Amino acid sequence: MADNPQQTPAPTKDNGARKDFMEPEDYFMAAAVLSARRSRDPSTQVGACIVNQDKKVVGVGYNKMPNGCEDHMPWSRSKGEDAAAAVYANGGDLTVATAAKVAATAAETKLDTKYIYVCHAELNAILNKNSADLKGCSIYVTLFPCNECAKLIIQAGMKEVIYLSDKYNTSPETQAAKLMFKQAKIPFRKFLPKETEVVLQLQSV
Ligand SMILES: Nc1nc(=O)n([C@H]2C[C@H](O)[C@@H](COP(=O)(O)O)O2)cc1CO
Repeated sequence: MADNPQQTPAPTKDNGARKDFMEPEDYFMAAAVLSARRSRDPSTQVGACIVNQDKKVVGVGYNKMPNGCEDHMPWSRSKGEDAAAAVYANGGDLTVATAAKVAATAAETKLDTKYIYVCHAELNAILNKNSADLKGCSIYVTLFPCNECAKLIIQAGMKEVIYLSDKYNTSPETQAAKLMFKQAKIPFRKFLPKETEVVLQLQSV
């Protein structure tokens, strides 16, 4: 019988290829998670991996201090909180209320905290890109982007955001980011991995 191009092709017979390979999306998020491991942030390590429409990785990044500033900038979340915690840890005689006041006052000293200096993972992934532009790319992030990174993602022409954690979902930064993504028609979705754990053996393969 002559070949009929309309006919549904018969299932390809098993060619012996490995079945337990990593799914592309698991790989992209794993690349973001691995990249996050490089961060020196003592509380939250964040990673980002940008993938183009051909499913090629074109940029990765993690949260870090600007080049040349690594050894000089504070990683504190709030100098006041840290100071107050230290007072308590050392059996200091400040009351909770006084300590909280100390914390609040010192927290205003933004120059003593990491937030004003740190470059977010998304910013670094964008700046690390090895392609001419990022139009139509997807960004895999371990933590939902803030408003500033959302602006970069939108302006770079990326087409979707895939995230692992949304732990700061009530913050104005995250809410503003979501508002902008919606307006710009950039969908965002929580990542559901096929593999929940990836073990890397670095001594032998
Ligand atoms: N999307 C993000 N990408 C990031 O790289 N970051 C960075 C900034 C800080 O270094 C850290 C958050 O610190 P903390 O508030 O959880 O102690 O993660 C934070 C966010 C959240 O908006």
